[in-house]
Amino acid sequence: MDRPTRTAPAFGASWSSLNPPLSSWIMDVINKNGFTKMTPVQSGTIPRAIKNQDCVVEAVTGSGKTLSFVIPVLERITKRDRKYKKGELAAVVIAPTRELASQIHDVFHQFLSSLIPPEDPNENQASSSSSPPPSSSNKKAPYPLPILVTSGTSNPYETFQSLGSNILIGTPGRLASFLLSPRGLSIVRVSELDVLVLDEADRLLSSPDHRRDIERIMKHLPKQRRTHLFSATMTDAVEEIIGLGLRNPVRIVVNLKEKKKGEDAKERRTPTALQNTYMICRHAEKTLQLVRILQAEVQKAEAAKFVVFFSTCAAVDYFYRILSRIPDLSKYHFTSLHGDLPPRIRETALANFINHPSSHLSPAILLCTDVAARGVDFPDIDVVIQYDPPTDPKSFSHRAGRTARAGRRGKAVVLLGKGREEDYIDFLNIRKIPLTKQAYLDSSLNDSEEPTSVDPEALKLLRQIRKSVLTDRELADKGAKAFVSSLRAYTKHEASFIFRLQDIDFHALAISYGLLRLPAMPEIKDWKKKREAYLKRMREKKDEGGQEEDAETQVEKEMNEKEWLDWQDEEIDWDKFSYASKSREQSRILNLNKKKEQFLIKSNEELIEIQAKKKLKLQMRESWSEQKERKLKKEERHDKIDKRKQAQWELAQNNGENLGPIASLRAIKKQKLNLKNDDGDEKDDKDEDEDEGNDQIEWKSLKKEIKSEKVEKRNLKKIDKGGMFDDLD
Ligand SMILES: Nc1ncnc2c1ncn2[C@@H]1O[C@H](COP(=O)(O)OP(=O)(O)OP(=O)(O)O)[C@@H](O)[C@H]1O
Repeated sequence: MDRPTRTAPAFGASWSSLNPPLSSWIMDVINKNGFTKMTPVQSGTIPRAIKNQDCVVEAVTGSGKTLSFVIPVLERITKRDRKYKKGELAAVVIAPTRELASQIHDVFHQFLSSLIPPEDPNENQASSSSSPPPSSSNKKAPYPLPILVTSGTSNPYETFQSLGSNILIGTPGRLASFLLSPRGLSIVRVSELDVLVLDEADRLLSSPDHRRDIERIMKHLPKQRRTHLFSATMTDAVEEIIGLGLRNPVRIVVNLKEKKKGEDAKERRTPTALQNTYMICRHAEKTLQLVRILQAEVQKAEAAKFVVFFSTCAAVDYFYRILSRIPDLSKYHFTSLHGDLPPRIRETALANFINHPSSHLSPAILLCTDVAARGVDFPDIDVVIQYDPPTDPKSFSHRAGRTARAGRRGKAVVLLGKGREEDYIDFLNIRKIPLTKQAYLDSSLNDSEEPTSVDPEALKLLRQIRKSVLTDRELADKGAKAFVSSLRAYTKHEASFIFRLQDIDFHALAISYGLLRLPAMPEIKDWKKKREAYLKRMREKKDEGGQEEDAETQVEKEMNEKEWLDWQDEEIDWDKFSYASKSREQSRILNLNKKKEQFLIKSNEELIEIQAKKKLKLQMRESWSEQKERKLKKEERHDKIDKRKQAQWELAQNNGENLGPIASLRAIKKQKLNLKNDDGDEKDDKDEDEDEGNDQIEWKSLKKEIKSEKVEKRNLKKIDKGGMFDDLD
């Protein structure tokens, strides 16, 4: 692969073909960026969104969707007859992550700041904010800059007031609190709002928390507005769109067709400039292959920038520390990005990675979770590697789409475990995401056949990683946490018939993680027992004699297929294995001594009792599968109760009776609705239809509302436990 260049992107019409033409100050910024033509999604969306049409837009990653809504928003609000006053909201843009929101904010900022005249101490800027936006020939009056509201935004109300912003960009939770808190309600005027944009709409709507926040925001905003939804994977969310307050939306789908010699043209959901590949290897060889891909791409294709996706924050954190210590990767510059990092650090990490002057002599690698999967416009990414396939298959094309943007070429590789995981290739193909094979890389970084038994270099790498881990006990803790969290994520795969925990060889995976010992998990214990039983059966079969040789080969074959490797815990004295951090080590020693003292002063009977209690506790620990079964049964029970309650409620409705909190909540809602209508809130035919539909689904939404409040309360309690999974907001 050559270094990506801007090759033959599928560009649409020229900007000057737009009728009415864009404002000259907007064209100035477009020209400054060197965007000579519109992309197809831009030529399809901009003219419609500027007029009075709601748009639902689906186009592949990196096709220029951001400008497809930024330009219409700016055109509409700056060309309006009555100019927006300071602090009067004109447009709200919602995005699922703070990284994406911040990027959209930067684009708006770039346009609007182009209007700010150079510093002139004699000018009175305060009086100019409500003046009409200037043309490029008269850049005297700046139009208020947009404001970003996400986690980590400090003093948003003060910034909002001082800037006098008309455009608000943020993540759903923060925007909802910003707009709906008593202070927000008194400061931010929304009655004149013109446009609402949901970027990565399918992601926003598939998360119950985000959806709830968005619905709250939508209810607060005036109905007479334009609403636009954007995503690269919109089809999956079509049903979600219904009832969201869009008015006769126009659906804009930018299709890509790929035609191979002798075949009919096929539709695909990923950019044509993307070389989308998979690599099959054993779980024990995953890290080895990751290291080799990083080396091979630099060596063969002079690749300089990589993004590597893992399924959990803990895995990113661990591999960030481990990979940077592997001698073969000493010239690589690593950055980590995940939702457990504080907002400021996330911001700096992203900026550092983007601005890193990478070359094939000093390549830059971003290790991240799905926090960077959607929308983030990394410039010049050569290769995307998915160490773990995403738990949500919709994320796959978004992750791969961090490369091959705006017509540049790029490559993506997903690592798939030998065996059942290979079914993922067909699974994606059906979803119009075709993958081609990337061969296994041998020790000389050449393409080769997959080895018939585990690559011996995997064990060499295990020893190398262990050597690093032995320098600091904290690395061993992080490794165990990463391993456990990744296994838990594995059980959360939506394609659960492909990604099954029972197919994983824990020893093999532990080799890839460079663990010193296997963590104490009920799942691993069960697995070990089953493994022992299986081995025993195989040995017995072998001992039954007759065709001893055949039986032996059979055992070996099966062992090989199952990747059952000899695993040995690292032989170390765990009491003496220390933390590099002095304070941590001190407290560990303190705790250790305390435990030893307690142990010494206890009588024999007491010790026996303690051990018995411990044993009982261990026996009571459930595996995830048992927990899952219990949860399913509970859900079934709740469903039954719900159905009964719904039937009672419907009966009471018919009889005009009152029925507890749900019925009262419904009455309050109805009352609010009537009050609004009495205020002269005009409703068109479509709204009437929606109300009728809403009546039917009201039972469900009331129930959901009550449930989500309960869940929220429960989550608040859980928050301080520090989740291993990503907090995307
Ligand atoms: N008309 C254009 N000509 C050339 N480059 C463009 C044009 N419009 C946008 N770009 C560039 O293309 C890149 C991708 O744009 P953008 O981030 O809007 O893609 P997207 O479709 O939103 O992708 P994703 O689905 O991943 O969010 C950006 O770097 C942007 O500056």
